[in-house]
Amino acid sequence: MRTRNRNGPGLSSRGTLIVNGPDHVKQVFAGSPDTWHAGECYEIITPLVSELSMLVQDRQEHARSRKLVTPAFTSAALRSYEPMIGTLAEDEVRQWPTGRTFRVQDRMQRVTLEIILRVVFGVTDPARLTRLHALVPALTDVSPVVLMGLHRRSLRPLPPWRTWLASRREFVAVLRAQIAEHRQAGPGARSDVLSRLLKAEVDGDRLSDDELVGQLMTLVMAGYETTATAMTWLVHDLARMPDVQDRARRAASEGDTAYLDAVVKECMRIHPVLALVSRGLSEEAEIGGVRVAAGESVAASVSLAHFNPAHFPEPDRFRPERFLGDAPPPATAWFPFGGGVRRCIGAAFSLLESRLLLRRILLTFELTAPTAGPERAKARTVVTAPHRGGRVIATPRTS
Ligand code: HEM
Repeated sequence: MRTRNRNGPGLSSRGTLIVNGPDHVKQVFAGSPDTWHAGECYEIITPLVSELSMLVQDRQEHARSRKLVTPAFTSAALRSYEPMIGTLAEDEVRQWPTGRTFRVQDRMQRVTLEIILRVVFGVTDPARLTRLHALVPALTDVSPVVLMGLHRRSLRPLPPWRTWLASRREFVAVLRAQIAEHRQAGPGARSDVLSRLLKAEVDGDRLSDDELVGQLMTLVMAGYETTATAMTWLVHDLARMPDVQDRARRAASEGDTAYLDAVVKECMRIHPVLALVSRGLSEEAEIGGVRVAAGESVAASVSLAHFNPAHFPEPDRFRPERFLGDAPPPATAWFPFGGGVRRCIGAAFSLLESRLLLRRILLTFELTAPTAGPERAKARTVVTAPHRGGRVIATPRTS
């Protein structure tokens, strides 16, 4: 890999230019969606989300999907989901083991999946929930080799692929049944993301059932492990920082949501769960004096930008105060959710569930770490997670 300096671009041997300086990041996020394509960078996960998913689409197809899905993620929509997310957070935290070491990642995976199944898909049937809790991880916990093999027809009759494809067929059938039941219940019968997607209409255009299936698959694949991992890092970090934990607990009991949000954001700065945000170029471009050919890609490095001392003095220190006040870090310095027209559509949803979970955890437990040192970061499917599952000890609060 050829690099220039910490804030300058570098060109990898695979034809991906990695950038992290604010001007270059801005160029990536402001690039025309006609030539700077996010969808083609996710092509490998098409079997997980379907080719009708907004994640893998580009150009007009993406713009259309995005318009039709956005109404389900407005502030008003989020307010309507908040009570249900709050209840699910409470139910989860009540079940945490106490007084012994446990892996936070396992608990967070469970609750973030439960939130998507109930609040996004609107599933209430207990048998369907149980089945989906088995099916979704069976589809997502897949090695890159199996994922790549799914693109080759000749491999599909063989065991790992045949089993995976059978799970996928079942998952799609469950989603179709869920959509049919929602349609039958009629508009206004429920307050969940799927109900809003069914109602969404732009100039007479609506999502078909196939498209609904694709967008629902996308929301679960993009939304559950990412948030679970961000929350795992947060609990892991707080267990090792009693002062920050006490300050955050005070915020939780005083209803100071701004401070809790700042704690979540600061943890996402230090531990971004996705390290790179990529765009594939369909036309040649120049960025920071480097020419990138059509067919190559540019990736904004979240990890590098988040440690730039120009925006984050003493970048290794956990300081939520960076996100309070009148001058929060610019969108070209802090971008765990990407940026521009492709910025994560579930960012506010994720921040809301994180805040509600954090509040409930802090009010219920004192967190301590079983070992002095932090866990190192390790790749876990597409995310970067604590290598031992973020182990902590939760002790019920007495006061
Ligand atoms: C900590 C949690 C999360 C992180 C770190 C995260 C991060 C990201 C990133 C980096 C992108 C690509 C943005 C770009 O290319 O500029 C993205 C896209 C996306 N995310 Fe998230 N995400 C999270 C949670 C969620 C949740 C909860 C949902 C849905 C419920 C969601 C749904 C999506 C979708 C649908 C896209 C594709 C958007 C598009 O292509 O227009 N994400 N996310």
